[in-house]
Amino acid sequence: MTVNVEASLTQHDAVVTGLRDFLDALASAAPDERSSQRLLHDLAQWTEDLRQDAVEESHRHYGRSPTLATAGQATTPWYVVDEAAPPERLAGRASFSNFFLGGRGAAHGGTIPLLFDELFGWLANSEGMPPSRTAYLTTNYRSVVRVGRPMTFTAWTDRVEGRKRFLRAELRDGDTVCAESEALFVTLRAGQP
Ligand SMILES: CCCCC/C=C\C/C=C\C/C=C\C/C=C\CCCC(=O)SCCNC(=O)CCNC(=O)[C@H](O)C(C)(C)COP(=O)(O)OP(=O)(O)OC[C@H]1O[C@@H](n2cnc3c(N)ncnc32)[C@H](O)[C@@H]1OP(=O)(O)O
Repeated sequence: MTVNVEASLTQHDAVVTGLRDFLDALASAAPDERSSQRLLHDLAQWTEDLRQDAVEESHRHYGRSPTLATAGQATTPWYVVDEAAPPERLAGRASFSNFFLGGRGAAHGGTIPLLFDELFGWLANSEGMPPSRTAYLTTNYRSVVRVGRPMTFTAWTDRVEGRKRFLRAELRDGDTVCAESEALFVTLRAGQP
């Protein structure tokens, strides 16, 4: 089995990359009874081990990697930022693997706003900015997002009105706009979770 691990990754980053590859392999396969049993056994053992290592939020590694695409979230569609000018604009590449399949070769509709929320999160919470949260996020599905296709995205700040930051994004397959999104992020007040 080849696991797509880059030399520069920490052990934890490598685990998350391995998990992403695992989920994709699982979603792409039809394991027989014996393989499923073996998998269940191994998973149960690891689940038990990891439960013993549970720590509170601020001490966790998962989803907090500064070096990995998607900040180390294995269940966010893969993306990488090629042009970063936060809080104004981000552009980059994305791809929806088989794990994100809805049906008939198309990515599950819920996974597309997940990608947009992630991109907006980076734009609205870039270094030096006060933390903000999504108040709303709308997605227009213009054309099917095919799993396995190399996609590109652009996300940008449309306007800022006090605590309100209006953001927009596009996801493209070549010249075709597959999805567009518009969101409002609101800066948190002191004491808001
Ligand atoms: C996650 C961020 C935490 C901080 C992270 C910090 C650093 C991290 C660094 C990098 C992170 C990188 C990536 C992160 C990846 C993803 C992040 C995704 C972010 C999320 O995925 S986060 C989860 C989903 N999100 C929620 O869980 C929000 C639940 N919700 C609330 O927490 C409140 O609802 C809140 C705070 C939104 C507002 O509440 P509030 O009481 O502070 O403010 P208020 O209601 O007064 O609204 C003020 C003005 O916004 C207008 N307004 C409000 N809501 C509106 C709506 N829906 N439509 C139209 N207008 C709206 C009002 O009309 C008013 O407008 P006006 O001033 O003009 O009257």
